[in-house]
Amino acid sequence: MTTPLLRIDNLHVSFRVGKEMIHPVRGISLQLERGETLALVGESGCGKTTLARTILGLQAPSSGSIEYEGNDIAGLDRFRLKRYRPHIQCVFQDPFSSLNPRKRVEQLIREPLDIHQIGEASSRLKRAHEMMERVGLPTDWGRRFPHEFSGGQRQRIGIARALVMQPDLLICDEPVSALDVSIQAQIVNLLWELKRDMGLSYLFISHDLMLVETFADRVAMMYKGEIVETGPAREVWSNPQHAFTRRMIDAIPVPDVTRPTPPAFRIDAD
Ligand SMILES: Nc1ncnc2c1ncn2[C@@H]1O[C@H](COP(=O)(O)OP(=O)(O)OP(=O)(O)O)[C@@H](O)[C@H]1O
Repeated sequence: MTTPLLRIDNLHVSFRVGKEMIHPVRGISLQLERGETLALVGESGCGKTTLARTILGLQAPSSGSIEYEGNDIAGLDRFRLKRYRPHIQCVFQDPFSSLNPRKRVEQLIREPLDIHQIGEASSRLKRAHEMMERVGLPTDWGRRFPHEFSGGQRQRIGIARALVMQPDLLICDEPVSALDVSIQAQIVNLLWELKRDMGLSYLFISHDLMLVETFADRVAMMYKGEIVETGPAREVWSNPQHAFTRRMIDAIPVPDVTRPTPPAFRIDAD
């Protein structure tokens, strides 16, 4: 049996808020195989981002394990995490706030290489330009600042920055929910192409079951800090087992094909 790329076992995360303890992640177990796209779907506040932050080492778990290629990385200090961290990168939800507005785009993309002191300055810049090309941005835009780009282009910058470290696992935390619907499709297509060409694995966090249905291999439904249902995306979609999944599917608007075309779009015969 091969070792999964990521294996999470009975993970708990708690925060103290004033005098209260809250428990956003309650005993989550899941695994992600190499080359797989696992969508983590749940409504706002169910603990998706907390789980992502814990995998990335930005949040300490209260208990449980997170194994990356069989090595437990849960709660490692920064020094020991450094060995694994380049392999796991993240694309954030908001391309407007996740990029430092004072840095030029090529600087932003090469920054992870600078931090980890990988290669010479010239080779880092070359790699940043390669990544820009890979995500569909002209390299001569590298001297521009983030505010000179549209939302979709900024998300491409975020993806290039995540890819520059040549990760195996990309955690995409609602990567398209801040974008217009037409741009969402472009970014999802780009992520799909990158996965195909670079052999990436994705943990794709979303509140939108319809978006992930075609993109993900498997779906894990998260509800109030727990995984309530996991399975191949189409199976979960066509035969939901949990009441929460059924509610999410029922909430998806269905186009009413019986409604007449609005007058403004109708072409009259005479
Ligand atoms: N650092 C923190 N301190 C205290 N509470 C937190 C912290 N981070 C998250 N929470 C709380 O934990 C719960 C889960 O939040 P989380 O952001 O993980 O949910 P989410 O499913 O990603 O939601 P969304 O889709 O809205 O981003 C929420 O009640 C949130 O207020």
